[in-house]
Amino acid sequence: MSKDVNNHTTQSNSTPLPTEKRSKVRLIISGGGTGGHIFPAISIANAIKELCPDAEILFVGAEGRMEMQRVPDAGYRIIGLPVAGFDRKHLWKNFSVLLKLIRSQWKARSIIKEFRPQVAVGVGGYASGPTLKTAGMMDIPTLIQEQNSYAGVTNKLLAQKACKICVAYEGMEKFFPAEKIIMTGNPVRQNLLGHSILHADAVKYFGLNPKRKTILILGGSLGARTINQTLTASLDVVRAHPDVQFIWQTGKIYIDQVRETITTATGEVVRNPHISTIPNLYVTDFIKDMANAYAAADLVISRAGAGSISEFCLLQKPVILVPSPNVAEDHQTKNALALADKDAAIYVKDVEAKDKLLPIALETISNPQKLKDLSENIAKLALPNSATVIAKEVLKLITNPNHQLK
Ligand SMILES: CC(=O)N[C@H]1[C@@H](OP(=O)(O)OP(=O)(O)OC[C@H]2O[C@@H](n3ccc(=O)[nH]c3=O)[C@H](O)[C@@H]2O)O[C@H](CO)[C@@H](O)[C@@H]1O
Repeated sequence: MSKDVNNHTTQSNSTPLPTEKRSKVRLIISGGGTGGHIFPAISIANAIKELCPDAEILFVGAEGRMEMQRVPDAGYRIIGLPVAGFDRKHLWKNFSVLLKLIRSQWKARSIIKEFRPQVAVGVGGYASGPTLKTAGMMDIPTLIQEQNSYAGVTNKLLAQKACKICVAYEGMEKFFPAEKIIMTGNPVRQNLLGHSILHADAVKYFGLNPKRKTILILGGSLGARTINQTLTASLDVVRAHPDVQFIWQTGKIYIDQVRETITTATGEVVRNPHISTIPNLYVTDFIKDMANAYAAADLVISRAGAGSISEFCLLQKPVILVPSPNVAEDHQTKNALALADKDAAIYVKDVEAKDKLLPIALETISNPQKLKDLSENIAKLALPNSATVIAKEVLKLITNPNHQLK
C-alpha cells in the first residue's frame, strides 16, 4: 500500500496527532477469519457510525480470508495483510508463517502511519495480532473484544497492551487483567434486530410454504461436517416429513458434496443454485440474509459459536446446539452447556448427532409448549445493545486523554 488510504496528508513519524487537530474520528478495526470475528466487528462499526456519522473506519483483515468479502459487502473498506495461522502440530512448518507475520507487521505499520487512527479495535483472528501489536507499539490506544468464554491466543497476547477488554462471559479474569475487563456481551448485526419481516414473507423468500413449520440448520460461518453428514444420511427422513421444511446452510467447502448426494438420492440434477430437488428442503452454502432466515425459523439446529448464541438469545430462538469438538479448549461445549443448564437450549453431543439430532428436532418442532419454553428461557440470557456499549468505550478512548497505555 503506497497511497494515503484516506487522502489525508501522511505524517512521517508515528506520533498520533492530538484529537482536537483532527477533523474526524478515525479508527481501525482488525481481525476476522470466521464470521464469529467478522460480524461483531461490523456491528461495532455500524454502532460507531450511528454515534458518529463522520467517523472514518478502516478494516484490516487477512488476505484471502472471509472478511475480504464480507466487510466490503457491509459497506466498509478493508486492507488485507499477508498473515497466516501457525501450525501448532508441526512447528517446523512455520518458517513461512513467521515471514508472513513479519511482513504483516511491516504492512500494518505502513497502514497505521498513513491512516493515522486514534484508536485500534481487535476482534480476534489472524490479522488482529500484527495490527494491534503494531498500534500498541506506536502508542495508539487499543481495545479488544473477546467473543468466547475461553480467550483466544491472539487476544491473550494483546491484552497486556490493551486499554480495555470487552467480554461476553463471566470469569474472564482467568485470561485478562481484571481492571481492563468490561462485560458488554457480543455485538450482533443491527439488521438482525428490530426489523419488521413477517414470518410468512421470510418463509416465502426461501421458496418454502408458510403453512409448514421450518427448521433452520446452521453450521457456523464455515459449515459443520457432522451436521452435514447427519443430514445427508437422513434425506429419506426429510422426504418422509413433508409437513416440516428445512433451510440448510452447508458451508462453502461442503456444498458440492451435499448437492451430489441430493442428486443421487432424487435422481434429479439440482439446477437452481439454492433450491434442492427435494421440495421441503432449501440448501445453500452461506445465508447472506440471516434476518430472513431467523424470521422464517420455528426451530434452529446449530453449532455453538459465541456469535450465533448471542443472536439466538436476542432473537429468542428455540435451538438445538451441537457444539464443535474441534475448537480450542472445547469452548463450544462450554457455550452450549451455559444454555442447556438453564433449559434455554437442547444440547446434542457431536458424536451422538447422527443418531439423535433429527429425531429430537422433529419431536421438538411438533411440541409448541417446548418451543415456547425454550424461547422464553433463552430470552432471559440476552445482553442487548452490546455494539453501542462497545462503540462508546471506543470513542471514550479517543476523547479521554487519560486512557491507560501500558
Ligand atoms: C470452528 C470455529 O472456529 N468456530 C468459532 C467461530 O465460529 P463461527 O465463525 O461459526 O462464528 P459464530 O457461530 O460465533 O457466528 C457465526 C456468524 O455467522 C453468521 N452466519 C452464519 C451462517 C450463514 O450462513 N450466514 C451467516 O451470516 C451468523 O449469523 C453469525 O453471526 O467463532 C466463534 C466466535 O469467536 C467461536 O465461538 C467458534 O467456536
